[in-house]
Amino acid sequence: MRTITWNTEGRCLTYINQTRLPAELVTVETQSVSRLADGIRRLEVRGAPALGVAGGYGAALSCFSHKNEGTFQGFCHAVKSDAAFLRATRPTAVNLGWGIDRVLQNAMAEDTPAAAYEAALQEAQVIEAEDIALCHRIGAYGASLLPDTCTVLTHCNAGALACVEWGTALGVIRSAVEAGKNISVLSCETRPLNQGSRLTAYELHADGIPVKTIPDSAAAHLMRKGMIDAVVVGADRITPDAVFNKIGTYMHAVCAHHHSIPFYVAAPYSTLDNSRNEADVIIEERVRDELAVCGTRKLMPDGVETINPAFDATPLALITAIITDKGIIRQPYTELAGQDGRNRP
Ligand SMILES: CSC[C@@H](O)[C@@H](O)C(=O)COP(=O)(O)O
Repeated sequence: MRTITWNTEGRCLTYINQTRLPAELVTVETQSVSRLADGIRRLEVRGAPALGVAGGYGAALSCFSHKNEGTFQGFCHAVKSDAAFLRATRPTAVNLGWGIDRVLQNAMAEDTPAAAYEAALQEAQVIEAEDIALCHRIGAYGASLLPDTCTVLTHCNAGALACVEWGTALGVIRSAVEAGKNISVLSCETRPLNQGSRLTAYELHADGIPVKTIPDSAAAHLMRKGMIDAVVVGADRITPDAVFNKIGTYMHAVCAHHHSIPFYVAAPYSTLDNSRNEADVIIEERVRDELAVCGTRKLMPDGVETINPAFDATPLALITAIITDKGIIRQPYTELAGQDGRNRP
């Protein structure tokens, strides 16, 4: 089952509602840009590559909803306004804006709203198909880096659920297993929203790949005990000086460096962004309730504020290699500065 895809019969977008996992596997079907924006904000659909696909389909849905409105100029104006609204839902993951821009560029090259919608939908479907292929390429490159028998630590969810299928970091693990390697995984729970314990553990367990969940704070202890051979994580944005990924990634990189454990980042080329440096990237801040409440239970006294960043930046000096769909990039990472900047206000 694909994490996110186009439902041709229903002429709507369909995606797995990840907030309901692992308790139940349910999908959301929508034709509405504002419903999709709400779903992205709530992390129903999440993970950088899946957000790229969602952005692409969001732009196509916008073209569809405005296709009977006035002039082509008016249509373009309305679609661009939807695009800005969608892009603002999650500022750190570069793929969301990348997917929106790529689809809009195709749509705006047409001269009628109907043709623009067709072009937009077609391009979004190409992005979806490409994502599947590139995850397998990342997997094959990354699998070659892992020893025949090893325990891999991963953080957050960079799996099939963060992409269309297969995954980036978990794609590396899946490809290594497929190649006959004996891999077991330690999945950090990834507080506060538990993408690791809810999603990574769910995916790997379903595939029969040995996985144990650990508290985020246990990683350093287990590295010191020699229980972790490599770390593989995904990325939300890679600038010429840093890798942005789920909060907690930086602390694992520091610990891995201290213990001489290889630290790999797996991500598509579309996550590379040389249009800005670390200091210019907005780190998404999540709401207090995500830390302070669990269901109906209070986890903090009223009146205490939180600092709840969703991502952190890991300097490239701490990263052994970046595994992309075009090959493996290593120190001194000069290719990152050369990548065409594709971003985005
Ligand atoms: C292949 S997904 C890479 C990243 O997007 C992933 O590691 C991550 O940090 C996701 O954060 P999320 O807040 O769940 O969207």
